Amino acid sequence: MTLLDVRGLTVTTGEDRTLVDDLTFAVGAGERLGLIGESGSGKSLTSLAVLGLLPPGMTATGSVRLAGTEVVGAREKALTELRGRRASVVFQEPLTALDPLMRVGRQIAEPLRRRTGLKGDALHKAVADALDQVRLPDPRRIARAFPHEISGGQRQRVALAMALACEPELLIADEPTTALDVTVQADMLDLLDSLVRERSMALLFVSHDLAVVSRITDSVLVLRHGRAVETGTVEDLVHRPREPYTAALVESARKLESALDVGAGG
Ligand SMILES: Nc1ncnc2c1ncn2[C@@H]1O[C@H](COP(=O)(O)OP(=O)(O)OP(=O)(O)O)[C@@H](O)[C@H]1O
Repeated sequence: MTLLDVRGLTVTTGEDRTLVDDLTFAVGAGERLGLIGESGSGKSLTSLAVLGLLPPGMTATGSVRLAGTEVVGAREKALTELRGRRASVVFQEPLTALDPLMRVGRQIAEPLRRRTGLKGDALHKAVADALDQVRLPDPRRIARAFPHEISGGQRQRVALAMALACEPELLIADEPTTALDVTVQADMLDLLDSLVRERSMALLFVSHDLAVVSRITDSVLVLRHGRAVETGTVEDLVHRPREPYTAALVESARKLESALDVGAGG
């Protein structure tokens, strides 16, 4: 059974604007797919629709099967059971996932407690371990901090620890590195890469940046105006793009890279 099977997914607004248009793709257990496209191409709405988290007023049609369960049209109770255990998400801005008024440790403890039933000291230790796994130094200090008392990169790691707490089979990462400094970005990508590998998780990685996507995924789906333009392995897309739009994306990523090379050389 395919872990995530999306067929004919279409997202429309109340005013009948089509924002995601007849999208079909699949992610098998342990596979990594990148969703790439420029701003407004429908990447985030696609990843939200996968978890039944579309904003009010938007409607999804078509089919999204997550571990065999239909998400489109599902009741909230069924969705709650899927979220966390089957799939969870890390967003670009970790503050959307974190409660500003709650210490970090408590926020991670909650999903951990639900999954494991741990309490007291054992739960404290599990929280520290979860923070340690996302390579946060001094996990006990971080656990006592409020979100505003730690850095953006640290917050993103906390959000990742929360997303991993229920040991999901699929991790959806929506521009998880875009808001970070470049060096912190590279560390975060390395971390994601090794955590996904260690846990044999599947990954749906959403980004506008082909260079970033090609570092972490095996295949890519290119979106434009809510439609699939092209899909293929990273290798094929980069070296043998079939569509002019994909070729333009590759070209602009190359220009950026070579500008960096020139900068580094000079
Ligand atoms: N809540 C909303 N109400 C109305 N339109 C929306 C809403 N959210 C997104 N849209 C529109 O849907 C389209 C797709 O948005 P989406 O956020 O999925 O794009 P994206 O590819 O993720 O872009 P970005 O990289 O900028 O996040 C855009 O035209 C956007 O303006």
